[in-house]
Amino acid sequence: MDIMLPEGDPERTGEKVRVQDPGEHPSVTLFREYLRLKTVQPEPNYDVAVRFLERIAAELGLGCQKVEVFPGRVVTIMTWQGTDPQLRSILLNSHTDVVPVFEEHWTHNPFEAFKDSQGNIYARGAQDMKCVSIQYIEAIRRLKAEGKRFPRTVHMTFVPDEEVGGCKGMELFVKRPEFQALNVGFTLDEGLANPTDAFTVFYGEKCVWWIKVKCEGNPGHGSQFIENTAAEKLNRVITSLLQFRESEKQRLKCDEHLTLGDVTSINMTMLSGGVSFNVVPSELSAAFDIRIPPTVNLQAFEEQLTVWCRAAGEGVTYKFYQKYMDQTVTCTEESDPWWKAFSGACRDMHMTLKCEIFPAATDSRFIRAAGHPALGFSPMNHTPVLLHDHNEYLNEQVFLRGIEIYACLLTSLASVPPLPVEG
Ligand SMILES: CSCC[C@H](NC(C)=O)C(=O)O
Ligand SMILES: [Zn+2]
Ligand SMILES: [Zn+2]
Repeated sequence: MDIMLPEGDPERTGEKVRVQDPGEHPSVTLFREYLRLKTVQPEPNYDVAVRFLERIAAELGLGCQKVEVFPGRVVTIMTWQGTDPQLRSILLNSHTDVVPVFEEHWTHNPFEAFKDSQGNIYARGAQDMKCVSIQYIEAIRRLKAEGKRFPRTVHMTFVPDEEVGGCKGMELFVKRPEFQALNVGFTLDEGLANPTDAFTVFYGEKCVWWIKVKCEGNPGHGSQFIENTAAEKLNRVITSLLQFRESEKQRLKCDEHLTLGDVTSINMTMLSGGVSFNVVPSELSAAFDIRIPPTVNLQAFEEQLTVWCRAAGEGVTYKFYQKYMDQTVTCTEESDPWWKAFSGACRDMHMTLKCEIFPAATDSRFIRAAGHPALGFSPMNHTPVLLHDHNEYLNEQVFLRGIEIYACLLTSLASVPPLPVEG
């Protein structure tokens, strides 16, 4: 249902304003409202998201704090105080930005949050990860309405710029005193959908390495057999890296116990150099996106890279554009109180969990590197993985079940008895 407000109306935001569809669950309506906010990279409208979140905090009677970690980059924190606020808190993190769209490939406007007859809600951010933000909020709304209180404080952080690497978002926030003051014990952040009945839980992430290999060689006329050209060297480098890529691909294919998170992936993503068809260039470069599992020895892997480059000839060097080195993983053993609380609640709900390493990079890496356990979990089973894809959608029933799941998880996590370190 759309109502166009007249020009000059104080409520007018320049966009259509929706009112509640009488048959729709209010949590779904709120989700769709959030999906319509254009927090899309590369120019996200963060102001509108912060105002939306402030409104919700006021509605729920939650403390709300804003931390500008970089000009124009605000982290919004909502806090539900526990009955024993000295205890370490539960942090529910989500990012507010979404990735760009190729609108011509979408069957519905990606910022309309169109719902079809089966209840599938189409929008950029439906899976990644505006669903999770609203599920956290709605779980807390429900628990509060039931009069629940828990010993541990629960914080929700809504951070900018995850989709562009988090360097003006979570990476800065974890270094701030306001983050220290949250006294984090355990964190939940984003995961991925799972098309089966199971839910995937990510207890660690692969390290991102972005390298550019530069090959220098002899220049000359394009009609000659010049010795030691940049192209011959680059060809050797590419062959070495892509052969390794193939062996890792086969290793993954041949072992059903392995997932993408367990093997090293390499992709050549950019090629550059050259000036003219008939000039043999003195320099050519190739860029590689490499993702390395936490079980791989990073020093040994870098040594292998240098061997490949040295073997390609003189004047072959590489430069890092991303070199993530922290390989911290979160404990998933029954002896761990946080895992016990998380997995125990899932067991009570008869959920099947699949524990994996996240194949890409999320803000969880900054939280783990800061010394706090974090699980990547988006409660979306029976759902194809559509993050960053065209026609990203989430079914409203799956979304609503996710709220129940978070309500149960929070009840368990925020009631974890004091740990030995908490006295
Ligand atoms: C190094 S920052 C890049 C972050 C991005 N995250 C996702 C989830 O796509 C990635 O893994 O490429
Ligand atoms: Zn995300
Ligand atoms: Zn994303």
